[in-house]
Amino acid sequence: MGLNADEKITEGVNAPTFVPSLPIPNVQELVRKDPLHIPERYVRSQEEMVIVKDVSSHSSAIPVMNLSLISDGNKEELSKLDVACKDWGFFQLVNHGVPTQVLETMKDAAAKFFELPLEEKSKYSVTSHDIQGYGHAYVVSSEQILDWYDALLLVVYPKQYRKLEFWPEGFKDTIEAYSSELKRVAEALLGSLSLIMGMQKDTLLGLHKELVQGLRVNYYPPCSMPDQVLGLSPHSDTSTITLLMQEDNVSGLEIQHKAEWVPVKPIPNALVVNVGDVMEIWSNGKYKSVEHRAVINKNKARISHALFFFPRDDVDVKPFDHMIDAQRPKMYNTVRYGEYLRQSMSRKMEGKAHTDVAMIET
Ligand SMILES: O=C(O)CCC(=O)C(=O)O
Ligand SMILES: [Fe+2]
Repeated sequence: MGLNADEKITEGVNAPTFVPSLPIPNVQELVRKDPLHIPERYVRSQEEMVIVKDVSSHSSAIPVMNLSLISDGNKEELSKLDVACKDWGFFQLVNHGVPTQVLETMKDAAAKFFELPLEEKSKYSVTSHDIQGYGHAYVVSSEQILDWYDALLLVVYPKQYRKLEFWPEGFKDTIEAYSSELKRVAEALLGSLSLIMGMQKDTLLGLHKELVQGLRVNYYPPCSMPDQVLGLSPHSDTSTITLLMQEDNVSGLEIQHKAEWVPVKPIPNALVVNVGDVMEIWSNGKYKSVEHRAVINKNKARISHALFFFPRDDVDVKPFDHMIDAQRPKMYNTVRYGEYLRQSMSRKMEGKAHTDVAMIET
């Protein structure tokens, strides 16, 4: 026997810690042992399971943006970016310059990791005092309805925040290559977002003090009754922006748009980008951190790779003065980012409930 997870040596001594989750069963293992049984703790009410209507027309309306044009300062594309962040909070990004091979290698390595026997994966299990590793997040009470997923959670940048003992053997170089390529994409997007907000190109990046980058690889096992469970509860991301890679042939991500759940149909090699809470606050609500969720398939497992980009703990986040005017009075108080993030993690994922702490009551 090796060390148990709680006794592992921590390399990232200066790494911040995050709010741990209560221990819950491994979902992949539940399904392996008894594919037809769904424990009570996962079953949702009918109201929560609103069926998606008119899938095709809405899904194809989600904006598709071209990073090469955005980065060249193409006026039309920048104005499309503004509309996408305002009206959708989500878009798909093509021409991002990330080699297909880097994306494919990440997908293959993740699939291999989740295929390992539980005993092997458990070498990287989250501990009872932090969030990094293989396990779950946002589970805070024994009453709460659980989501149908297992995940690998890692802080990848800045490097001194890494806890390498949770990076699976044989997966490290792949995670490194993927994370550094997508960091470049995120920085380019932050540059263009600064411009469309009427600021210098480097403003948003600078405001992070340190661009922190968290990776969450979600594994959603199939479920014999997919209309009774959710892969991920509705939530908005606490990030500034999130970049998500989906699989080409398995869908599951749905976003709120005009009071309906709209599926985000995968476009091969595209990245899904969404505005997070920090952008919503900085823009004083002009850009929306939109609620989204993951639904489950009956026969196919699904893996998604989310990279969250967010500020250092000591950054105070508040609406920019120039985004406040008579039409758009100040909507948010100042929040200390580290506190904001941790309060969100100490509750279950529940739509936009965690953003209320920042809202000015009217
Ligand atoms: O699996 C997905 O498509 C969504 C993942 C997500 O929203 C998250 O990890 O925050
Ligand atoms: Fe999310």
